[in-house]
Amino acid sequence: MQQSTRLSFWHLPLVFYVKRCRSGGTYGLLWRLGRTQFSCPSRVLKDQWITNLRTSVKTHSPRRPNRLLVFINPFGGKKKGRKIYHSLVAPLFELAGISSHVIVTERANQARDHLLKKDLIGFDGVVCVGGDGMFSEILHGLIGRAQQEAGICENDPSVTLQPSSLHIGIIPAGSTDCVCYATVGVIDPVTSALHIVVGDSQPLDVCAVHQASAPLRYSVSLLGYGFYGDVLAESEKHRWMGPLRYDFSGTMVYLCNRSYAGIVQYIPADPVLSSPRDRTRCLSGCSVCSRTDLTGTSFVRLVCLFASPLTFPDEWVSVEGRFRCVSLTCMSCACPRSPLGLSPSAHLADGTGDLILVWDTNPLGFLKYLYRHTSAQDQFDLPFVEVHRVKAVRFSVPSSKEEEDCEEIGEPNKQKTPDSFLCGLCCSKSSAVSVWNCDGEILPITEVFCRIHGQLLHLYARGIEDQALHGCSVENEATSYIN
Ligand SMILES: Nc1ncnc2c1ncn2[C@@H]1O[C@H](COP(=O)(O)OP(=O)(O)OP(=O)(O)O)[C@@H](O)[C@H]1O
Ligand SMILES: CCCCCCCCCCCCC/C=C/[C@@H](O)[C@H](CO)NC(=O)CCCCC
Ligand SMILES: [Ca+2]
Repeated sequence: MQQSTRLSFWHLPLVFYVKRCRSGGTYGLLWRLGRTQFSCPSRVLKDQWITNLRTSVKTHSPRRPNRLLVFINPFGGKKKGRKIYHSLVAPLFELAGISSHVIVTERANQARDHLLKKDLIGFDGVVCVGGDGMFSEILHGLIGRAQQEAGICENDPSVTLQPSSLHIGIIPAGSTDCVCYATVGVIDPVTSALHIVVGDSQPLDVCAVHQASAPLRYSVSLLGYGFYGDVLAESEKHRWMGPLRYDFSGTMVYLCNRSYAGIVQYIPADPVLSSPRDRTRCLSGCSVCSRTDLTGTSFVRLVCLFASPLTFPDEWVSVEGRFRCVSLTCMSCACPRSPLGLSPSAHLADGTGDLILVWDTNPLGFLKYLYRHTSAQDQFDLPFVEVHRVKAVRFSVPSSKEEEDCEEIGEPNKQKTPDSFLCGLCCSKSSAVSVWNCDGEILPITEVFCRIHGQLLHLYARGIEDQALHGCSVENEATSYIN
């Protein structure tokens, strides 16, 4: 950090650092700003200390940002984004000598459009103050920009996408804040701000979702069809409830007791490297993620990823039936609602995603599955649940079902609108197809082709810290702000 001009007691230099404190959960540590005042016998010695400390900070954290572009969504979560940034985050950036250009958004997609079109020279990173939806805007802007600059056609599922050179910092101010929780382990603006200040770096896998008749989308947390698609579609009607809208809509959709026909095809990842049921957790310094070979995709394998499953039947596994939900996630998807997440052993940066197939079952069975997300009980240890670690997924609906649905709504080939989802309770019609929930955004289509791109993004984070390794109040991360 930089030298202050506020205090001038040259013989009493003040050093700021990060101290860790236990959070309420099993994993994840809160970071707080600590300070220590030294007394120094001479100005010369004090100057030596400061020079040495600054050099060592620069050497050990070369990615500390100097200039950041900050986007605040004033309407995310409980609408406290502005307050959170100005009262908790801005003072820390100032103390660290980080200059920031702040944009409070006035419309959806403003941040995405800015990142796609405006001059970004001089910025080391982008800070997102909001929830998963706001983060999604920023990731679309930055990935799109990186492909534009590299002359890459991002719609082509066979190309290797270029990672963005800008890091993203997330200050949680949304409703679910899944990306923050799954990469830091706590929802705490001060902790996240300090990870930005020290210039932490956490790579992140990104799933590219290709659709035949709609633009390419990216997902890092949940790409879900069936239950999670319906919950999102229903929750959009109740945005005024704030974060509670998900609990309300979750209950309503559960009571509707829906299942959907689908064909799921996937390419399994190498089972020797890891498994979604190996009961490990991706924690800070994860050895599975650090072994990830991003260059090793062979030509044949790449061809298989975008060729029809019929062309390479050995690579693709295909299943068909009725599902309560089909979920694909590149990370655990841990969040306050589900502290271990949808797939507790998923890895943030191993180049794979976890595909969770929940086959149709009775209402009590499905409730058991959902309930297990809130505890440490294994949600995959149920006869109607399967999980696979995958590189690519295709989903389609048996053609008879799509036709049936179009007949029901009376307009040939028209996609379903979210309003027609609830059956029984709110409307009399049942729908043969659901929608996709792509990181909190509705994709009103059924057929998708998904490919996981390993480590396409970098966050100012370091993964979830293990409390057992760090203990409580370990005061060991010098942020080094010196007077
Ligand atoms: N000024 C704005 N007015 C309206 N919508 C906005 C504005 N700025 C951003 N948005 C949109 O609001 C949506 C939701 O925002 P955000 O993700 O911050 O909150 P949330 O939905 O409450 O939280 P979560 O995504 O964690 O559930 C985003 O998709 C974003 O595109
Ligand atoms: C009987 C108890 C039942 C409890 C059920 C708990 C199940 C919780 C699983 C939560 C998984 C969240 C995955 C993250 C998804 C985000 O990209 C997205 C945008 O923020 N949030 C939702 O779609 C919000 C999804 C909300 C679903 C309820
Ligand atoms: Ca992954």
